[in-house]
Amino acid sequence: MKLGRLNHIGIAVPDIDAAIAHYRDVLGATDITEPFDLPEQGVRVCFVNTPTQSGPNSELHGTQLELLAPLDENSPVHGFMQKNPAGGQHHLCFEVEDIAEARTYFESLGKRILGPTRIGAHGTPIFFLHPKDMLGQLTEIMETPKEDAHWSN
Ligand SMILES: CC[C@@H](C(=O)O)C(=O)SCCNC(=O)CCNC(=O)[C@H](O)C(C)(C)COP(=O)(O)OP(=O)(O)OC[C@H]1O[C@@H](n2cnc3c(N)ncnc32)[C@H](O)[C@@H]1OP(=O)(O)O
Ligand SMILES: [Co+2]
Repeated sequence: MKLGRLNHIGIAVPDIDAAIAHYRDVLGATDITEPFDLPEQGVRVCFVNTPTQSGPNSELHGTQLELLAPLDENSPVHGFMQKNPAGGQHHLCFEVEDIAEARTYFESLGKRILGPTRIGAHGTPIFFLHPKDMLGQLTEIMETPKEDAHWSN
């Protein structure tokens, strides 16, 4: 398996509108999407896009921050918020070329996979790896959107 781009950093927040105001007014973010509910993932979500930088020999893609608020007590973010009421860094999401191959690879290493592969907020398949098997870091694995697949060339 080949590690792809860092697609996003998930940040759990207690109030998504207050978090948007913070990123806009305190940190100066200029590209923040409208929040929307993802009931099948148990979260309300929006994205803070950091700028893309172009240079003479490379193009560096800005990483997204994914702001997450639990929709209810059944949300996978609910327990985290109980322990971290002010919110905090929740997960890292890395891209892979082939989600099925990646799942088989992590299974072969004995890593615990949390639930089925499903479609994530970016419209491609995702799965999660247990933080206790990943140096304490909840890790999301996401198949690269086909239009972005040039990172692997
Ligand atoms: C927006 C959609 C999508 C996308 O497309 O990007 C998303 O990102 S959705 C994001 C939300 N979804 C998920 O997180 C799904 C996977 N997560 C889970 O299944 C659970 O959250 C969990 C990781 C199993 C944790 O469940 P929980 O019930 O809260 O806690 P446990 O008691 O089972 O926790 C065990 C252990 O792990 C520690 N922990 C929990 N969460 C994290 C975390 N985010 N980062 C690091 N460590 C975490 C927890 O503290 C426990 O440790 P101990 O206290 O030492 O036992
Ligand atoms: Co995510």
